[in-house]
Amino acid sequence: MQSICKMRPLLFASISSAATGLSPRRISAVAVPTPLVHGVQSLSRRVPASIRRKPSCPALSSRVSACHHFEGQGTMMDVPLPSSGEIHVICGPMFAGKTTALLRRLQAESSSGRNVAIIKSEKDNRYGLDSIVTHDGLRMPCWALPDLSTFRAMLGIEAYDKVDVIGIDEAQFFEDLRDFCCKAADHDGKTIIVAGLDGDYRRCSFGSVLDIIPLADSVTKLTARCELCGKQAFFTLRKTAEQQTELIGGADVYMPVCRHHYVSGQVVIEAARLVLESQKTHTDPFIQASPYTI
Ligand SMILES: Nc1ncnc2c1ncn2[C@@H]1O[C@H](COP(=O)(O)OP(=O)(O)O)[C@@H](O)[C@H]1O
Ligand SMILES: Cc1cn([C@H]2C[C@H](O)[C@@H](COP(=O)(O)O)O2)c(=O)[nH]c1=O
Ligand SMILES: [Zn+2]
Repeated sequence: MQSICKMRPLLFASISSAATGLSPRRISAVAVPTPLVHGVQSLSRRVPASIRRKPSCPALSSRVSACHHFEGQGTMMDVPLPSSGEIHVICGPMFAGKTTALLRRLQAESSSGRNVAIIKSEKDNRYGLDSIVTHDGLRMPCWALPDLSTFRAMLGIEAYDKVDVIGIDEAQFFEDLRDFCCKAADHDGKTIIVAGLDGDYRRCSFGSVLDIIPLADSVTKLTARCELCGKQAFFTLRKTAEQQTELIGGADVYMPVCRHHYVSGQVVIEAARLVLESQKTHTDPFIQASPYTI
C-alpha cells in the first residue's frame, strides 16, 4: 500500500479488511471513487419511518436534505431534520499543540470507522501544501484550499455526502469559516473539528475563529511553554518588525510567551522598531532631500 503521505489525499476512511485486505485500524487516504464502507450512515435512517417522506430537495440524497416534507392534516411544510452535527474548536498560541490535538482526534474518529476529510489554508505553505504538519513533524495528507465554500464542489456532492468528520487546520486564514461550519454542522450533519489561532501577535481576534465559539459544542484553549521562563505561554510574540497581521512563519518569526514576557517583549520590539525607523530616516537620501521632511 502506498504511504498515505504519497497519495493525493481525498478522504480518510477506515476500510474494512474484507473490502481491501487492509487491517481495519489502518488509516489510508483513498481516492473518492473507492467505495467507502464504514461510517456511511444515512441520516434518513434516524428519521422515524412513520414520518419519513420524499426529501424536499430531490437533487439532494435523503442523507443531506435539510428538511423533509411531512404530510398530514392537509398541510405541507418543510421541517428541518434534527441535526446530528457537531463543532469542536481547538485554539491557543503557536506551538500549543493545536495541530497535534487535531491529528489525534481525527485519527481516533477514523479508527472508529468514521470517514474523515482534512482541510487547511493554502496560505500555510511552511511544510508543503499536501499535508497538515505539526511542529514535531507529524503529518497527515489534506486538501489545501483558498476558502472553505469550494470544498463540497471540489470533492463532489456524492463524496461530500459520505464524509462524517471534517478537520480544519489554520482556521484563522479562512474568512468563510463561520458560514461553512454552520451549514456543515447544522444542515449537513457533519462533525467539524477546527484548529486555529484565537489571537494574532497583537493578541487581537484572528480571522473568524472567535466567531464560531457561540456555535461550538466544545472549546479547548491550549497553552505552550514560555520560551523565556518555561511557564505556561498563552500568547504569541512576533520577534520581527513586520506589522501586517498575516505573516507565515515558525520559530524563526514567532515564539510563545507568558503574559509577563509578552508585555516586556512587546516593549523591546517596539523600541527596536523605532530605532530602525529613525536610522532609516537619517540614512535614506530621498527622505533627507525631501522638502516635506519635518
Ligand atoms: N515553546 C514551546 N512550547 C510548547 N511546544 C513547543 C515549543 N516549541 C516547540 N514546541 C513543539 O511544538 C509541538 C506542538 O506543535 P503543533 O501541534 O504544530 O502546535 P500548534 O499547531 O499549536 O502550533 C509541541 O509538541 C512541541 O514539541
Ligand atoms: C501569531 C501569528 C501567526 N501567524 C501565522 C504564522 C503561522 O504560519 C500560522 C500559525 O501556525 P501554527 O499552526 O499556529 O503554529 O499563522 C500570522 O500570520 N500572524 C500572527 O499574528
Ligand atoms: Zn515567561
